[in-house]
Amino acid sequence: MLNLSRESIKNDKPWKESGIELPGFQYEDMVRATRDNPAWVHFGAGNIFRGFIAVLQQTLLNTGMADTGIAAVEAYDWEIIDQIYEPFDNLSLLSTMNIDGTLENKVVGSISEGLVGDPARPKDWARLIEIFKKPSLQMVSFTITEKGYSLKEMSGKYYSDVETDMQRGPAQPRHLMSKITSLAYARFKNAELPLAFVSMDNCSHNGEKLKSAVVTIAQKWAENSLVEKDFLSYLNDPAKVTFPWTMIDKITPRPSEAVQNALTSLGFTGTKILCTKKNTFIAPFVNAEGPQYLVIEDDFPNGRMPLERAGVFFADRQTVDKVEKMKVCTCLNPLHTALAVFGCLLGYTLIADEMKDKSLRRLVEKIGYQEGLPVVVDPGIINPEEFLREVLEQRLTNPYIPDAPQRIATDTSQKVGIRFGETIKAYQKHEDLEPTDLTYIPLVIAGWCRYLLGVDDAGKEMRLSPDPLLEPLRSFLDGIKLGDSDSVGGKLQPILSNKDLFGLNLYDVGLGEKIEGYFQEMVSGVDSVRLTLERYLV
Ligand SMILES: NC(=O)c1ccc[n+]([C@@H]2O[C@H](COP(=O)([O-])OP(=O)(O)OC[C@H]3O[C@@H](n4cnc5c(N)ncnc54)[C@H](O)[C@@H]3O)[C@@H](O)[C@H]2O)c1
Ligand SMILES: O=P(O)(O)OC[C@@H](O)[C@@H](O)[C@H](O)[C@H](O)CO
Repeated sequence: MLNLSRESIKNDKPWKESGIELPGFQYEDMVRATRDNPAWVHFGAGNIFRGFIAVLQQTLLNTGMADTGIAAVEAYDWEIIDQIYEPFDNLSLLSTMNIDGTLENKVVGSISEGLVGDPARPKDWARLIEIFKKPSLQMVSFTITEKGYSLKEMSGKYYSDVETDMQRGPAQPRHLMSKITSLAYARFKNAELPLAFVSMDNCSHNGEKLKSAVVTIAQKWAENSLVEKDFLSYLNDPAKVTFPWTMIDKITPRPSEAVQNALTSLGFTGTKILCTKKNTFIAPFVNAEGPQYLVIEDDFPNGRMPLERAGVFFADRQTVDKVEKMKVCTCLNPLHTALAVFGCLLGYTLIADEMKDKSLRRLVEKIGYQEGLPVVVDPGIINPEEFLREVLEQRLTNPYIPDAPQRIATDTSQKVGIRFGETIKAYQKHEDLEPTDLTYIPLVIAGWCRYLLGVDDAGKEMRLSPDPLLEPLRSFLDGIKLGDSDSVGGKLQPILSNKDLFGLNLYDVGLGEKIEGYFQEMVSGVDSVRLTLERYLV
């Protein structure tokens, strides 16, 4: 029986017999070394962290280039620690899904501890403060989803937790960004030790977003005399605190039943897939594709681990920006969002199946090659056209990647600005191009509005993926009826003109009416989404 535990991995024979790679270092030594001299803390203990980021440090540990692991922190969804970390001694199993259908399995053992990041768990919180006071700490990284950095509601008002935190100061923070600010304050009070805060989420200028949230909270605390003004200077001093930008890429779907079955047949136990109350789909194993890219701005005031030896690119900020724009705004994520909304509407549950659908395949090829590539700046370290080709021909089409449009449709409201707004802005600035030249990006935006109706193309009610703005957005569409294009009226206006959503008012660039037109076509009746796609993708 192969169960994930410290004891079980001491006996490598059954694991080897099942073809499962084990960590190539002494797990207990790593835990001990990290306890005394932690160098890396990660917030957001979900799938991409366990399937990609933690494996990078494992590569360094395996080859003796590091002797400490990563302290994983979950500040939002405590069930992840209680049900997936703690019972399995913080170990997980990564199953890499190759395009030929084979699985490569390895136990990931580079996570030294799993902590709940909240003062309501006093022991874990005290340990976190201890870690943040350590001179050895070099990097705090994040995969907390785009919404994890937001301090405000759609109305522009601070969330009530954030308001409370701003009034109360660093002692009992509730929102994750206040917790980070509070921990940074503990480090500031301990000789202003240097540190890098590294967002690895899919948002444009992710470092800037993280810094802005932390500094906003610190500023309020300083204004309310809850911290010294020097704390702000510390956060703004690049010799002491940095917020490097990054680009991260590896399709890491929710745990799949097919992989669960394959692992069970190898004798691996504990493969239960959990959907937490906060909607995280997680299991003791992680399934992911093989291709992976991580580019990090090389700005670490307290030094860093040699992650380039594990395949990470280090570059200057401009290069990260270009490579990130290339992936998030053009060559991967916009295609994913297009497949997500239309996949849900057309009843698909697998991205690879959508790539067999002529219209959808053509749609993403058009968005990538025709509308995106002309405004992409070549970052120099990864060629955009080759990257796009790999995405379209080898990654999205990999039938063994159990990635669902429903997963990718999660939080679309948080992503449309980055995934489409940036290209629209680039068309606005371009000498020879106009936003009104675009067809396929507006079609996807119309498709997203159609998706928000919660009725699929067959006219059946459709369960929508979680999104923090689902209710306010849907309320704008009240009264729109499938089969009645006239019911649309001006109802899309508050959505399409919202600069917070798209980064610009779509009417100001001549796209609002165009999107309304596509939307009307898509609500004209049953099957009208399919017919609209076919009309524009002949
Ligand atoms: N999964 C992928 O393919 C992939 C690839 C590249 C980048 N990413 C980035 O990583 C993020 C997480 O992906 P994942 O696969 O780990 O997802 P996941 O569902 O497995 O985990 C989500 C993590 O985010 C945390 N989180 C969610 N909402 C939060 C909030 N409001 N405040 C604080 N924390 C919150 C959860 O607690 C959990 O730790 C993505 O949103 C994306 O930005 C993911
Ligand atoms: O993770 P999100 O929510 O930002 O976006 C969903 C997917 O597009 C994303 O997770 C991709 O799988 C990933 O960006 C590939 O690197």
